[in-house]
Amino acid sequence: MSSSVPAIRTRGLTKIYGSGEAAVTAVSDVSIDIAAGQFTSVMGPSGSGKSTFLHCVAGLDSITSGTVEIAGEDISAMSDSQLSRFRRDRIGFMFQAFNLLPTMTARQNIVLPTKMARSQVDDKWFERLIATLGLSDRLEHRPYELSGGQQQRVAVARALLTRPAVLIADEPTGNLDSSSSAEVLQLLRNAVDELGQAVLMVTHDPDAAGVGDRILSMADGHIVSDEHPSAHQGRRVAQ
Ligand SMILES: Nc1ncnc2c1ncn2[C@@H]1O[C@H](COP(=O)(O)OP(=O)(O)OP(=O)(O)O)[C@@H](O)[C@H]1O
Repeated sequence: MSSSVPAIRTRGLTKIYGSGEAAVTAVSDVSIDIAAGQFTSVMGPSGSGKSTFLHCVAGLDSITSGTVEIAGEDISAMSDSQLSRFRRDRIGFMFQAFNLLPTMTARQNIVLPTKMARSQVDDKWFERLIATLGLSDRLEHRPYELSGGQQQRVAVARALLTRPAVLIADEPTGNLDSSSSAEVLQLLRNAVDELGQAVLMVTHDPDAAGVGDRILSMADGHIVSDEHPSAHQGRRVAQ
């Protein structure tokens, strides 16, 4: 992908749930570019449209009007089957719950979505990812034998295995203690810095948001501020 093509580009992105008097405009006319290699946090009060924005960008929710491009491809114009293939190959997801299968090892959990899609696992990439995430000596463990932070690392590895252009993270540290949270944030930071993904993360935690290169604040479906704090030039997460 050329670096001049943004990882995420929205134009006039609008999502209205329901109709008539019951209509709720959850996201209203959002136009934004997010570069590859940029870590963007999204904050805002409950109900301001953060999750809806994330879901629209990820192609998980249909949009009412506007466009969404991921790595130069207009996902709003894709058919359902094109979109599900594109999502599988180009977009990684991380949620608050790790969603690991308890009877499978870390390795099996990481490769499962790729195997289910009958795609080939890129062994070199797998090794690099595992080394970057510090999971090399935990691959044969099952989730219950791993700490919360390690389980979340497995979820990060699973999300990045297809080399998605974009990693979407909805409150990925919401269930973690502060040291595991810092660990996960550092991993996301590494993914951006070393592996070149764009991360779009919703969080309620200002410290977590501060790990980003950019902080978008939403209110009533609009992006009301777009900050590029200079404080994280060091790019380390406080432990
Ligand atoms: N499926 C739905 N049907 C109708 N309205 C919805 C639906 N999902 C969300 N909404 C409404 O859209 C608005 C934005 O919701 P959204 O979940 O995106 O907010 P949020 O900022 O992520 O909130 P929180 O921080 O509480 O998770 C809210 O008013 C919500 O009630």
